[in-house]
Amino acid sequence: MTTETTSPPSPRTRPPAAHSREGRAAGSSHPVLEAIRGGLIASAQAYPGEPMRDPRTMDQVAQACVRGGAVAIRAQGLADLELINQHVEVPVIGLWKDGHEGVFITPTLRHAVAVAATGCQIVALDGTRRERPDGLSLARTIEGLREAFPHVLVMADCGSLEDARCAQDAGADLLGTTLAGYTGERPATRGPDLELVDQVAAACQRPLIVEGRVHTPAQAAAAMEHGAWAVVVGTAITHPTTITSWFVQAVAGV
Ligand SMILES: CC(=O)N[C@H](C=O)[C@@H](O)[C@H](O)[C@H](O)COP(=O)(O)O
Repeated sequence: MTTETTSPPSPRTRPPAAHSREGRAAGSSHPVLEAIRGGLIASAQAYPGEPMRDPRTMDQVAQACVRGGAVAIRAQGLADLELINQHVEVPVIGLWKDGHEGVFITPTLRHAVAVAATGCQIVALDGTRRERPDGLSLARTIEGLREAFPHVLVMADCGSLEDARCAQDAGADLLGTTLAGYTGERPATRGPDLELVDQVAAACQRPLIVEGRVHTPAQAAAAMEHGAWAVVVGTAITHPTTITSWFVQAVAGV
């Protein structure tokens, strides 16, 4: 029998920030990796021109997600990250989207350093094999970020198995399926790209974050069964415009 409770789950303790003096441990023993293992990460992002595109709003959304049990928050933009890092006790995966085509997720070393400076424990960046706007390789970008912030972890947002392999070789700490279906190498599957999840889980040795089109709890559970270290859900938790449209279409279809 299940009992309902009105008290929210208690947030997990926030591990050391990227720029803290606490050391960067190897592999899965890293406290940040352990903190997110087996958990749900909520991505709180609003897009340019949208009503919720306000750092205070995204900060509130992030805090609400932590109350619901999110083990980490993924968020974008320096202003949002500054606020969220002040107010949540879980790790923050930070990124800076610049543009919306090609390489736009934390596209350069400059962007990555700025994201880390907001206090994020994990910096997410484009982890594809495409040329980066500053001409640096992914390996050099990760190296440069670590020169500035030795303890930051790097999540490589990948679009294919070959991206994931190369990102691992380049030094990424976590591999994400974030860009599967967005780079032309993989089809945009209806739910998460579980075939890619299987491939990366079998071929790579870094924690695999399943992200992208996880729209239902069942899909999140499937991602875990296929080998995810953690699952990121964005739209289905934090984007009311899209969620509303799903219901509108369902009602209209009756
Ligand atoms: C491709 C791209 O730009 N993805 C972005 C990455 O940060 C976000 O727009 C997504 O919302 C996020 O990946 C979560 O995915 P979903 O919203 O599908 O749960």
